[in-house]
Amino acid sequence: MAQQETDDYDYVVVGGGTAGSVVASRLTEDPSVRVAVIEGGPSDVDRPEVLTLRRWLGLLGGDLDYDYPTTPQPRGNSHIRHSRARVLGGCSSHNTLISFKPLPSDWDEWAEAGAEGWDAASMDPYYDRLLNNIVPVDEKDRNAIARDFVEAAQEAVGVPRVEGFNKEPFHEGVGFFDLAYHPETNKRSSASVAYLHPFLDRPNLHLLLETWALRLETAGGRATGVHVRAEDGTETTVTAAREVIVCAGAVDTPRLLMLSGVGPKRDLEALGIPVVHDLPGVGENLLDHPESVIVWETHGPLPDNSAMDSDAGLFVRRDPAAKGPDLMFHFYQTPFTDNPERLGYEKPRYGVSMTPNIPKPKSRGRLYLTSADPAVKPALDFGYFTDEDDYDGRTLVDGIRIAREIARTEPLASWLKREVCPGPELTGDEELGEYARKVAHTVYHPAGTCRIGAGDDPLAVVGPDLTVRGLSGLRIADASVFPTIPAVNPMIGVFMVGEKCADLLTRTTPGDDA
Ligand SMILES: Cc1cc2nc3c(=O)[nH]c(=O)nc-3n(C[C@H](O)[C@H](O)[C@H](O)COP(=O)(O)OP(=O)(O)OC[C@H]3O[C@@H](n4cnc5c(N)ncnc54)[C@H](O)[C@@H]3O)c2cc1C
Repeated sequence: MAQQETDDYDYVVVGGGTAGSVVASRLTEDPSVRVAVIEGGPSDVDRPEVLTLRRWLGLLGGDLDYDYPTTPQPRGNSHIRHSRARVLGGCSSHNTLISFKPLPSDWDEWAEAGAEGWDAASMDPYYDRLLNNIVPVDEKDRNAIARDFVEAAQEAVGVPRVEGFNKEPFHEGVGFFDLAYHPETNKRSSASVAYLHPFLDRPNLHLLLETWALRLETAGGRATGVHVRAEDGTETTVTAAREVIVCAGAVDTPRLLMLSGVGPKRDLEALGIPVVHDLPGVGENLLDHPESVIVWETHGPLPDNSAMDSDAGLFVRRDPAAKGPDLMFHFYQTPFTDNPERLGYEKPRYGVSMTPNIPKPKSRGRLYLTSADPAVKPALDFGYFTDEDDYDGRTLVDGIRIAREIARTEPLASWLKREVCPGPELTGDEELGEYARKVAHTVYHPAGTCRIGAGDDPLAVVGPDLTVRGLSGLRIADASVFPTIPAVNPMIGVFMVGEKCADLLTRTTPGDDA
């Protein structure tokens, strides 16, 4: 296999995904700074199946999806597959682009966890910098049944109607989401569309597509580059004169670190991976937002207009002492029975779903390697529903009950013919809990596996400046650095991590006295 050294770059960004696109775009604003982006997937330019938001579901499980399984989940659903996009823009190129600025309580929780400088007041300006077109679901995309869900939820739960969830912090409310899209064409305003497409002609921005980072190169405790394999099998070392920034996401960032010998010493030794730096927190603190599902058959077909078939949602605060919402729902204009079907439920021809979701789950998991072979997928043990007092499971049961109240309320009630799953005969806490956990799915929010923390936190992987502890020339910027998961959908938080990382890098650029 051919081996060669490439030109020197100032920065090498691993992963042209959500955060990586932001970092690369911002760094190359300075024409004297040379940046290489190592991206495992192809370009999304001129690919309507990627760029059209409403086609998102068609991408899951296909050739642009790394498709990670989970380990068996004794108290949950062992069949969950975690989609991770293999394309420029990363998961922002195949997700639903629901856009929530994390709530002030989410950022303040980070600061309390040791992420100094990541409190709400410090993070706010990064939201204002975002280049994405973030707009409420357009009037023409507001389906009649989703409108009636919003009205019924207001009435049944007594929460306010919200128009523009990002206008001000909220504890509860129902309404249409803000999305990062262009309503006139349904085109994504993904990380690649907003941060890379307008700048592809920058001579200092070098995208290495269909190129896989096999390991980080280090010398004397400093990251010097990235060893990569191109589509044709050629192996190369891409060197970084200043820094390597790993933006491979919450699954592939800890995976790459561990394959490079950076991680829990004992685990690495057991797999025969030479230890470069013992960092026990790599892969720990695996977080997600699990949700369950309740499905109704409708009397007939629904109107077809929509932005992406899950355009509205509800936030509830059951515990008045909670700092933010403690129960969330997506409303799907489709019968989402993939998981219930495994338990014997049928899929109605026409239907809708409500999906109770846990904004602040208490269960924690762990990601680890089972082999030193970089081709072997890592093990993802989310530990779903393993928290001691079953807070997570109980939250879903509360959610099913609230969803039923909404379904009984007009103007939604008259659309619905019958509850298909779990079915009206299931009413007890225990049986609802069992159902809710067994059909639980993910909304694909893995995070936390290389968390930010203070210097005395033994499981912190990066410090508040995103540098990897104990090594120099190496930072991480993606969903893996989240110390805790925001109560809302996390993508905008990831964009803001990218913006803050770029800011930290440019502020420390030699010769820049900002
Ligand atoms: C189906 C789906 C729907 C979602 N919906 C929403 C939503 O509506 N709203 C919301 O807030 N969040 C949503 N999310 C979550 C959100 O998209 C993610 O949290 C976020 O995009 C993660 O960004 P990231 O930068 O951490 O990783 P990614 O965007 O996944 O970027 C990682 C990039 O690194 C590349 N890569 C990985 N390993 C390597 C390697 N070794 N070598 C080279 N390249 C590599 C990948 O190809 C990818 O491009 C959804 C996620 C999915 C999958």
